[in-house]
Amino acid sequence: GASGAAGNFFAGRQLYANPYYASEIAAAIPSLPSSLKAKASAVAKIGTFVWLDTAAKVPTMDTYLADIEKQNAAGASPEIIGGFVVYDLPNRDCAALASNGELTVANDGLTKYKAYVDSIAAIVKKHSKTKIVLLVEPDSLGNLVTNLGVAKCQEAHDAYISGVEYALKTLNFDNVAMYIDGAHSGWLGWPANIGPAADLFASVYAGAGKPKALRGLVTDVSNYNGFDLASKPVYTESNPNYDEKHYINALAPLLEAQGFPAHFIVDQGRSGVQPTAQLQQGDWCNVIGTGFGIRPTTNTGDPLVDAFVWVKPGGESDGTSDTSAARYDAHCGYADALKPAPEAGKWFQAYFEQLLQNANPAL
Ligand SMILES: O=[N+]([O-])c1ccc(O[C@@H]2O[C@H](CO)[C@@H](O[C@@H]3O[C@H](CO)[C@@H](O[C@@H]4O[C@H](CO)[C@@H](O)[C@H](O)[C@H]4O)[C@H](O)[C@H]3O)[C@H](O)[C@H]2O)cc1
Ligand SMILES: [Mg+2]
Repeated sequence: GASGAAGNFFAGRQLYANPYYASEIAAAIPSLPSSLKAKASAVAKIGTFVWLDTAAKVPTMDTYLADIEKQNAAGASPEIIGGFVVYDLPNRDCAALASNGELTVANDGLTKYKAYVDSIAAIVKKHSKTKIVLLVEPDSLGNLVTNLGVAKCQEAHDAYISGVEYALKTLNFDNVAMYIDGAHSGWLGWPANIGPAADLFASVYAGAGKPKALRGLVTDVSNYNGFDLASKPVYTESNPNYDEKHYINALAPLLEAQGFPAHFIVDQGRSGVQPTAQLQQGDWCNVIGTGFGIRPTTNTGDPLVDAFVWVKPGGESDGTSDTSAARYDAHCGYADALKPAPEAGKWFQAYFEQLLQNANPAL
């Protein structure tokens, strides 16, 4: 199974370069300074994950998988695999405002969510010969560990658990490797949080029937943390798990002890500049001074870590800075948040230029 013998889908393969993201970049290039144009073209060729953040986007998965099959049949080498983010839980992003989604618990969201998952399963079944990596619900379980004091998270508790377990059971195919969201070192890595986090992850793994397609966890999605830092950033305060390597190596044994032999992948898409310019570890919105990070690779130097990946598409906003907007979250108004910023997911040209300029390794 993917958590054992099936192993690391990324080994000897390449992740599909998301055409949606490539089209956003193509549209951005004309207004870039000439010094950044070639760098932008290089980014468009890098494999990144496609975010299925509305039910209406699910059909694009069928198109992309057909394109992957066409390229593989034509002899693509290494073999191309698809990468998608399952991201449509009711009361999504419950502790923040910026990335709230189309479904709510109050409006029969769990039923609608299951239909969304079923539509993904139908497409996966249709493409049984193509290897597919699915990242399941960023910011969901993490919020159940630290934010049950937030009304929308409290209300979402059962739906998040049922929804994630349903997704894990329903998407448990031989050609799939799933990673559930493990938040990041600055969130669940805190000693007070890591134990409860391990308990929750292990309980969901068991609750979903220990699906063989569940390979482990993805960490640092839409965040900026380094993997293996030479020194401890000031903003990590007293957290001994001050980078993703520390977090993963502290979490893995706790999961193993509860019967969940997890492997990990780590988002490094916006982690090129370390330490970051974050004023506080919890600052997550459009952080200034960041750069594209380590290019996707399986050369991680850690047997627990299958790959470094780019999950959050660099250049898409984390949230609007318009204080009058319905989804305005104060984090996007902080001094370390680049402004003016468009709504979450919308193209943020100045941010894209920042990431290109500060990329490390250089583009
Ligand atoms: O030493 N002590 O005494 C002590 C006491 C208390 C401590 O408390 C810890 O402080 C941490 C740091 O603030 C908190 O971590 C933050 O939690 C936020 C959610 O609440 C996360 O926000 C999400 O970020 C996502 C992108 O990553 C966005 O996509 C998403 O929209 C957005 O909602 C931040 O990343 C994450 O850094 C912990 O919860 C908290 O338990 C810690 C130490
Ligand atoms: Mg977000």
